[in-house]
Amino acid sequence: PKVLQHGAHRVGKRTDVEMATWRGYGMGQFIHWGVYSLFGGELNGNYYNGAAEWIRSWKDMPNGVYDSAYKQFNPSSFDATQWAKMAKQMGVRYVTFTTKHHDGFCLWPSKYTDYTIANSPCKKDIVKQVVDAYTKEGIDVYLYFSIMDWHNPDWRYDLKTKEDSVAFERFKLFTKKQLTELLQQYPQTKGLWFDGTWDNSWKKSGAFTDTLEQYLKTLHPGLIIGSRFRADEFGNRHVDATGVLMGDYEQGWERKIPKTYADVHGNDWDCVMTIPENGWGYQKKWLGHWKTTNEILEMTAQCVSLGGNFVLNFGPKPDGTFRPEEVEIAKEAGEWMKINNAAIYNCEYAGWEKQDWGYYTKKTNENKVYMIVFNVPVSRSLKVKPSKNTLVDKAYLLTAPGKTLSLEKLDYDASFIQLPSAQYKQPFVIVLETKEGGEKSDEQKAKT
Ligand SMILES: COc1ccc([C@H]2[C@H](O)[C@H](O)[C@H](C)N2C)cc1
Repeated sequence: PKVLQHGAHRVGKRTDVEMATWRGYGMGQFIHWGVYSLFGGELNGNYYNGAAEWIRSWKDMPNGVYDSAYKQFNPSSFDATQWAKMAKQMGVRYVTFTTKHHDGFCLWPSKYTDYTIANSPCKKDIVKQVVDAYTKEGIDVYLYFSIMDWHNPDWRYDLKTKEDSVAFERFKLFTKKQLTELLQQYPQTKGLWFDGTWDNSWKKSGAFTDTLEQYLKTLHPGLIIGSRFRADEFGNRHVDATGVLMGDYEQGWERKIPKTYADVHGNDWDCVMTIPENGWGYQKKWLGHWKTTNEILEMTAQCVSLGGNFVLNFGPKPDGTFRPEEVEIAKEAGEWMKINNAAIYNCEYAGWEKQDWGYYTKKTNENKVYMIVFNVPVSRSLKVKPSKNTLVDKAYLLTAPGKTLSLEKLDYDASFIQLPSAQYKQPFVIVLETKEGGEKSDEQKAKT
């Protein structure tokens, strides 16, 4: 069989320190901000019923109106340090920030187009201010970049004619130059979050995406790029023709979380999530259900318990401030993370049988398993069934390490942890100190 030339060049997880850091983040922030924020999903009193950052594509939006709107982009209250401090207080350890969304407007003064912040009333290098402020707070920065660029006349959805291909060659060079610019101007960047790569033009450029990814990683060693970037020479995205993930982590979990560990196929992954049901840029009206802090904490626990990270999106207003609901969620989530982050940071899939009370996470390189409890049973007895060859040595509330909880042995490999009678109004964490023992797992038996 032919060898795939432009498929994945690595099978399995990256094993370098940059990726180990990424793997341990636990919780991240996404920020979508740009010209679309000016509209907030609304025009002349009518509301666009799609994601607000897509409003340029609305049939009721005259192109001229959108494309001249950047002349009103003047965020008087923008303060990247305030953003970074809010993120720090929330407990996020990485942020992904939109440098250029599908509309093509650049939040940095790119040399390769006039459609940038430099030609708006704002004039500030927004990307630089965000990168510097978050890095100063100790939060790693990743840059979101949309390949699809509705403003660039050389963008093509498909390559049908010679003219299409000639234009798209110019577009690919433009893309390479902008990405080079971003990595050279903002070297603190740890990775690139690509979007807008689903069209045929990109799927027909598999060899180019391979060469470009290798170029970017040479330019910026350690750079982390997810599976939304590449296409192989057959137009496959995310997973190549031989079934191997192309990218440093699975980047497909958008507003959805894997049900079981099997669903992640042994890859690194993160889930990006909106607070409203959909919509990433600022929306004047949040349609439908808005997630509560407890829902967001449960999604975070769920992601970390399955070996991934949870990334929550914020859509700043045109003036550069956040809507009150977002500020409140960041504050409440941060209060919980301040007490319980041991169960989230640098944790991984524990491999224990899931129970109804909540989620297990396991501290990487430590004999500690955490129970993040969301559902206290009326019996107050929490069932625990360690993985094979693992015993629970001691159990205690993370917030009361001196008070060992009673473990009542059930059948051969399960126990009940009896909770003290109390009102449990918040999710809480129980620490299980583990040791080897009990029945040997099949592989352990094989070794002896
Ligand atoms: C075609 O359906 C889409 C395409 C792109 C998106 C974009 C959103 O605008 C946002 O940037 C999200 C991270 N991305 C996947 C969402 C749904």
